[in-house]
Amino acid sequence: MKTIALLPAGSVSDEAAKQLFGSEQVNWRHHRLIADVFQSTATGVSHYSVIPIENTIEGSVSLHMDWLVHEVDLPMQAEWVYPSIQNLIGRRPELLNGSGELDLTRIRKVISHPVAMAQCLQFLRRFMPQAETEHVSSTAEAVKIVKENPGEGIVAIGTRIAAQINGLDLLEEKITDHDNNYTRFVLVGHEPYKARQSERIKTSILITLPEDYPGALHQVLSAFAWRKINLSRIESRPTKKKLGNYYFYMEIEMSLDTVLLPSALQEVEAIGCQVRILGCYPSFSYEQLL
Ligand SMILES: O=C(O)C(=O)Cc1ccccc1
Repeated sequence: MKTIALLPAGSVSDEAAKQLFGSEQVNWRHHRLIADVFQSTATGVSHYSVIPIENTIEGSVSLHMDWLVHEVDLPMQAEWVYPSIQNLIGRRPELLNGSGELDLTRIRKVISHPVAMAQCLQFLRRFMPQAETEHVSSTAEAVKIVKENPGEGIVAIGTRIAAQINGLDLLEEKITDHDNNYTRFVLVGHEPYKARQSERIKTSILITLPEDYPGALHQVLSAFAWRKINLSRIESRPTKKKLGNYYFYMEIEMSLDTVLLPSALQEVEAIGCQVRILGCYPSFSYEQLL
């Protein structure tokens, strides 16, 4: 049986992971911190870690991308998309006005994971502008903190399941500012993921450009362009070695064993770029996993 490391029960990651693994029997290892989720597989305790890497509203989850690149060497083995629905969670009786109605202006503080909070900023500004906000390590952790601190005017943004697990009330449901709010998750680990097949195969790479080569990025892109290789994402992040030095994270809509791709990567290396393969993996849409 596979062991899967992920954020706590009731987190969005937990819901998303259950979507990917379906009825397969697996052993879940929940961790409060994403660092420990990564380390669990990096140290061989778990077979895979479940990592949220990109959100429709917030964009790249930089902290997690940086862990993938700088802290561990764990190949990406699958990616899938999950629609996160966020809810306002607390104790209803604490927030009632004299007429017995829910009064959101009584809320002193809202806590959640930064990605979940970013999805609800307009809602918060409109209905509880007085409340301060605080980021914690997961939505599930936020809901747990609310449970442990009654009478403090604290509410959390999190999943329905987290409200249930902690015996708290759903004060408002579906408070995300935009529809079509999806998060992309990756499964990282040393073993290929074979439980499901997808026709869509992607390859993720990191490219570091040579320092004194004008037009290097243009040349890199043209190595893909003239072969008609589709890049579905390109993002620059600091190398953390020197101010102004960046690497490029790219997602390619092609399997690494398609003849064209290795030759494109050789061309890129010939310019003097460093290329690191982060993984070649099946990509699943939400509908595919239903
Ligand atoms: O905090 C969680 O529940 C997570 O799994 C991280 C997260 C938060 C919001 C959207 C997607 C993932």
